[in-house]
Amino acid sequence: MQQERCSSSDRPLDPGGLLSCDAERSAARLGCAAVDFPVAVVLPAGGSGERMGLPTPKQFCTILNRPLISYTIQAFERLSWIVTVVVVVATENHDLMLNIARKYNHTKVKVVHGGTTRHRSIFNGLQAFSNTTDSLTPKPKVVIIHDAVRPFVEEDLLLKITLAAKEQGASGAIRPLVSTVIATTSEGYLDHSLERAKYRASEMPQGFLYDIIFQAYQQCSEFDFEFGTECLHLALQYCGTNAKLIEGPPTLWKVTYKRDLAAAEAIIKETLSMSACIIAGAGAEAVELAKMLQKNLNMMETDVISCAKESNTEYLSKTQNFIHISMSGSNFSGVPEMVKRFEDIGHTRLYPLVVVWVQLNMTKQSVDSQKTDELTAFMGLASEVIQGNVLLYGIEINHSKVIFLMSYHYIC
Ligand SMILES: Nc1ccn([C@@H]2O[C@H](COP(=O)(O)OP(=O)(O)OP(=O)(O)O)[C@@H](O)[C@H]2O)c(=O)n1
Ligand SMILES: O=P(O)(O)OC[C@@H](O)[C@@H](O)[C@@H](O)CO
Repeated sequence: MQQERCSSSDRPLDPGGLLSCDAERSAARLGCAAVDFPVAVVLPAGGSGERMGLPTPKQFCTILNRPLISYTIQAFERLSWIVTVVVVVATENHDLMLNIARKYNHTKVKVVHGGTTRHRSIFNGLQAFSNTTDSLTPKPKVVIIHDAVRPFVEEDLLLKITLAAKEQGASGAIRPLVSTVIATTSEGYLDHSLERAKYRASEMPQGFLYDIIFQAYQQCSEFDFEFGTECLHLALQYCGTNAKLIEGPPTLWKVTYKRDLAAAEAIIKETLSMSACIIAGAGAEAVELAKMLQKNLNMMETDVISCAKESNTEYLSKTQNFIHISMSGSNFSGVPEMVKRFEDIGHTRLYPLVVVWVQLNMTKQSVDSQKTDELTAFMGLASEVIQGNVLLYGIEINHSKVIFLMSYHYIC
């Protein structure tokens, strides 16, 4: 069956590589072709998140039951041209980070211990690559440094930052200033204000030839380590390397305050709800309903695929929402098979999956007792799959009415 999908140009951000859309696919193709040298990542995650004001350091605060840092790691791990992700955490969070890496299958992650400041943590991360015989942390040509609390980073920007770092020695993402920057007197009065148009906010990701940034950190002063906040400055100050600046999207911001966590959750939820995969079972009516549904779900990016196993697997990792349309008489046996395929690709570890099972009943109404048996079986199935983070809903459409089969978690 011809795959049909809506335009993905107006798609919201794609945190952690949730969905692969056309733009992401072209970047992926470009990435694999353009990045023919080893690239690694250092994620400083050793802070305590004081400004967040929560007992848990913000990088470990959860969004949809998943730690914020896991979204950031996923945004890098999903890229085939990134070899290693070194996560720098406080010593007391070492085991927590290892557990997160295991639970969410972050296989490229290596955990090292941070320092008392961000620069010290970053330097510790960089040292994980120097003179190592460890196959997981081979020395990279380019290293990307990215705050672990910036979960929204897209492949095309990472590609630009990486290629610019390879060519120029250093590169960094920037954003226009929202507020004007002013200098104050020691008495707390205005000294002068900066011409906002001439300045930009320095964000992340930043990219460096590994040797350049490593040498810069080796020459750092204690003042730099204690009070510095800008890696690009170190490359310029100590290696004379002037970073190429690349403007990034508005979603590059760093999660710092509670409001940022709420905003991050809203973006992730929006992304999760913006796509669906409609699986049409056998039968002309099922295909017809699938196509009609796709036309009416116009705010989402939808794919209509046939029930053939090979095509489902290809699409299963693309989205979180599935609408399965089957003809009357076919019981729910397809649900466990579908959930098994989710598990096989490690899909349900990351986000709740929604499966709407639509049963087209073109035959006469089945007898009540049969209906009750079907409903009981469905509820049993729903209570089973919810253990694997799959939310199962059932809808039966027969020639006279639509029946919504309650789902397990509706009842609980
Ligand atoms: N000693 C430190 C301090 C910060 N970071 C990391 O650097 C990134 C950006 O720093 P920031 O937003 O300041 O994080 P915190 O220092 O945790 O926040 P706060 O200043 O509010 O305590 C974060 O991922 C943070 O975990 C780090 O690796 N080591
Ligand atoms: O200063 P903080 O530790 O809050 O955050 C670090 C940021 O300053 C840093 O990520 C960017 O400015 C880019 O260097």
